[in-house]
Amino acid sequence: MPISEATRALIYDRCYVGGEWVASDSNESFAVTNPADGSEIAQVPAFGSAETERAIQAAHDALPAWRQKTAAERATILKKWHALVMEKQQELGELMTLEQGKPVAEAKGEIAYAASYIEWFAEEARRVYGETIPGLQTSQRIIVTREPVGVCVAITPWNFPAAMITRKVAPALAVGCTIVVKPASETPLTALALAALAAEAGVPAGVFSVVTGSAKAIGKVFTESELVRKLSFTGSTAIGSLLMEACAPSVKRVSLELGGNAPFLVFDDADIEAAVQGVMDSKFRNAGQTCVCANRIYVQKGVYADFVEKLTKKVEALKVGNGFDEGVVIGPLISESAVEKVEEHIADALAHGGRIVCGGSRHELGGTWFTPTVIADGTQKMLCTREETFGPVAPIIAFDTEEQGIEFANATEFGLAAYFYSRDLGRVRRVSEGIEAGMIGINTGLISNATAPFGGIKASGLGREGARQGIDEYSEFKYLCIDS
Ligand SMILES: NC(=O)C1=CN([C@@H]2O[C@H](COP(=O)(O)OP(=O)(O)OC[C@H]3O[C@@H](n4cnc5c(N)ncnc54)[C@H](OP(=O)(O)O)[C@@H]3O)[C@@H](O)[C@H]2O)C=CC1
Ligand SMILES: O=C(O)[C@H](O)CS(=O)(=O)O
Repeated sequence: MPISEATRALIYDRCYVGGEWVASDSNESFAVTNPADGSEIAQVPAFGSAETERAIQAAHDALPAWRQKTAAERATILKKWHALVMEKQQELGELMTLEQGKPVAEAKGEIAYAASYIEWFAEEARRVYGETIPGLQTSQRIIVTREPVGVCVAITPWNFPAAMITRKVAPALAVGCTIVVKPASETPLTALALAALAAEAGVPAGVFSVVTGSAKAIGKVFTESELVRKLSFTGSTAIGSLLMEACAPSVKRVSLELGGNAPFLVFDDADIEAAVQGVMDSKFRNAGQTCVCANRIYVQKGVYADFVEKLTKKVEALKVGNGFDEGVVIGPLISESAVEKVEEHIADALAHGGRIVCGGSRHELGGTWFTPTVIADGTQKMLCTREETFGPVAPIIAFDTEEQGIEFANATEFGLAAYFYSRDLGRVRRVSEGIEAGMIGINTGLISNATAPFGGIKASGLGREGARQGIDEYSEFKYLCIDS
């Protein structure tokens, strides 16, 4: 796929460590490929333990000077980074489409979303407030200050190659931490480009480094290094749990944004057209490869047939193709194994009473394209009610009463996002209080933004990203008891 020279200029085939672009010690590298056609975009270094140790050492060495800067100085640099990212929105969007597959328009949208975290935390940097508490004696004063956690590390997934980076790096830098990031091996180029723009914005050497290579080797150093005080991870629950366990011996702080299995309930008093649009917005974003997408759709019996008919019409109209082609909204899935998981979920759904209304198979384009699918007559026995599909499949299950809808929604180990449509105020109160999730969309399918605390409960993770809470993940309270 021909890309502009400006986009090509953002492709880095080295890791960014301590302010330098470096190869691996062995000079070994691995390919980053385009999911649309398997073509190689670039090679990036295959770092191991030694290189990773050096990146952490660089972060440790850079910490004193960075934390000594004033909040205003750090905010100024973050604002410059935000401006540079938005100036390169088109090029960064094209780079993301190349390595992740999502349509350029959607990729550019993610760049703006990613940049909004930088802007948000540039502002929050100047509002990391402490407090004073009345002392217990007249000569005593109690002061609570807030300090940066220290050297941080982050491991991020392939589905949002920009936003998952800035959602961690921006708050870390804002409060005075330094950070080393390992992006997913499928999509490292966006992270490397963001690091280059951060350097151009004035982020000093060692404050923000990006390493690529063996997840196991890098992860081992990240979790065992005594210099590292915090790990932030976004990805599957299985890996997040492993990393949390590995951090335990050195008592590191952890933030975990893990898997989801979002229920999407449509009650009989809902605006059906709006609910259909809400499913389209949530389910088919990034071809269903998001942790907050509607994974199972529950529709109250009285409106079930009408909802299935209306949703099917919109799903059949979705344009599938190469992310660089005009009007395409569904790009290729990230890998062959991702397609196989979708096929497994569809076969299981059919084996448990489901009926294909549209789609149901690989797209005629071949490769990892999958036809957007609606499954009706679903049941709670289906695998997709327990495991995230991570593909463009909308299974629809009928439910009877409000209580049954809440029961179905909560029948999962996960608790990241949930959605429901209702215009009855009492029902909105009861259902929003009854559903076990960290985030709930009420009459909307789109809930992700930098101003709100993003995160889950149960097996979906620990901590919050974005909002005021996002700073808390990278800061420590210090209690001063002064007697004079
Ligand atoms: N809650 C949230 O905000 C989000 C949750 N997710 C969840 O993540 C999953 C999809 O993303 P996916 O990338 O496949 O998830 P993975 O958990 O497989 O990978 C995520 C990251 O972890 C790294 N990794 C994998 N194994 C190890 C290991 N043993 N030690 C250290 N790092 C490791 C990967 O590196 P490498 O690429 O080199 O293998 C990648 O950078 C889904 O379950 C999705 O729901 C995804 C995004 C957001
Ligand atoms: O990786 C994901 O799925 C993201 O966290 C979802 S969002 O923040 O882009 O909505």
